[in-house]
Amino acid sequence: MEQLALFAEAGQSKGLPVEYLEYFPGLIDESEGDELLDTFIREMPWEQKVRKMYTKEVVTPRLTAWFGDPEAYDYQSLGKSKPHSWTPELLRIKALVEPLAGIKFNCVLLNYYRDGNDSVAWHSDREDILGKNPVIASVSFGQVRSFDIRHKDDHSEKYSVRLEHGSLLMMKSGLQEHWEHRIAKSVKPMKPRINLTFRLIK
Ligand SMILES: O=C(O)CCC(=O)C(=O)O
Ligand SMILES: [Fe+2]
Repeated sequence: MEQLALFAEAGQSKGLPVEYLEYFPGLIDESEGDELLDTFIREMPWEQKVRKMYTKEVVTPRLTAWFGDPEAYDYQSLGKSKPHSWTPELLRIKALVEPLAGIKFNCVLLNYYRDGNDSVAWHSDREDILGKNPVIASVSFGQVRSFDIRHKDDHSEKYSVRLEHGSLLMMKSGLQEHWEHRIAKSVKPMKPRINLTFRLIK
């Protein structure tokens, strides 16, 4: 546990594998970011998902909401719920990240970390519907949290990026295949944070 805490506090790692990850601070300025954070907290249709793990029900330790074009796919056959329709705020952010990603996205998953108890465990975003090597654009608002990555074949190869208010983290092709990521829980008091991950369902 102690080692994990140290890792989370290590701050902005030098020598991030830039072929897989690119960080753009200040994509959105502070005052617009403050407004967006407020609007998202108040107006988004937040849900807390419950997953069945064997016989236990596990509550996801954060709130989520998902947006896209509700008519674009038969989401049920893709194993997904129907997304909510794009809002003007989400479309504006989508238009900012697309030129940097070099692709057009067609959905976005929102995560709301209410405090330091909210988190996302080690995982990679590898879903058939995203294709083999997805590019995912991740925009953050509110509390700075550490985004940790570790190599799947060697967990000692790890880095941490502090995702600042209004920043963009581009998760490039290959990251999901070779690396896992997480947002760890924190024992320090943490204010709300919202993260948007723009994705392309193929
Ligand atoms: O909150 C973040 O920065 C990461 C979220 C994430 O990994 C995901 O939604 O798959
Ligand atoms: Fe993820």
